[in-house]
Amino acid sequence: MAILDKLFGGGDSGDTAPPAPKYTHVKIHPQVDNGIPPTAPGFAGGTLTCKCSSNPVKVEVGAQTAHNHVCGCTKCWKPEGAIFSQIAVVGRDQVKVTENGDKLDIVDASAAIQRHACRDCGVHMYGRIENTGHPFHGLDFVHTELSDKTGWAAPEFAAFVSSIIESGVSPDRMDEIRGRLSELGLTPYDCLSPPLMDLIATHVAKQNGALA
Ligand SMILES: N[C@@H](CCC(=O)N[C@@H](CSCO)C(=O)NCC(=O)O)C(=O)O
Ligand SMILES: [Zn+2]
Ligand SMILES: [Zn+2]
Repeated sequence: MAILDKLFGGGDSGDTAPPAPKYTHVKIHPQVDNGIPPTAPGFAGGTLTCKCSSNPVKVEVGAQTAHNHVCGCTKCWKPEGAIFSQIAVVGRDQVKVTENGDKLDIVDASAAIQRHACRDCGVHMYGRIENTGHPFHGLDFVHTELSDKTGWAAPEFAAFVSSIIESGVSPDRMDEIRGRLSELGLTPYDCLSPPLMDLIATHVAKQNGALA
């Protein structure tokens, strides 16, 4: 019996409950802290609205997003009090400013991702890559929490986790923060996820001739 237990896991058929989460007190982002809303099949986009109580900027996104993630970098817009942003990509041809676009300014024109932000409330409405040689050229970065619809693509991983220290988070908190991200199923990476890093490296290798 003991040897069988060792070989086959002691009769544990895999239906035991997962361990209780340990880090529920650690807040990441309002869209993930109380459970991640599921992606709706066939979801086809919606309208993003900035936080202004009058004359808000509106941006229509005409398709489901991809590669949604929480991002710890200092450049992505975060809602008040959050230590991560939540950000996804969508084809730039699917992004249209429909109202009050005159309130948009580019946060940093020298950044790879040019973030178009509302000058009154500070919310980033979309980030666009104008460099045609960039691996992600053609994709815009959007914060789908700015829409009141549910069904947007759920976040899949956590990017630039160590970068939260650059915004003032104590390095002593990193274990609990990475612990919470893992509990949520958002594997923490200190850059982008492996598939996205592979995509970037493949693009570079094709540009420099290392790959055909
Ligand atoms: N430690 C830096 C990292 C900033 C960074 O490289 N951010 C990434 C991810 S943003 C969305 O995932 C990036 O691609 N930035 C390009 C840009 O912002 O133009 C920091 O925290 O500032
Ligand atoms: Zn605004
Ligand atoms: Zn970021």
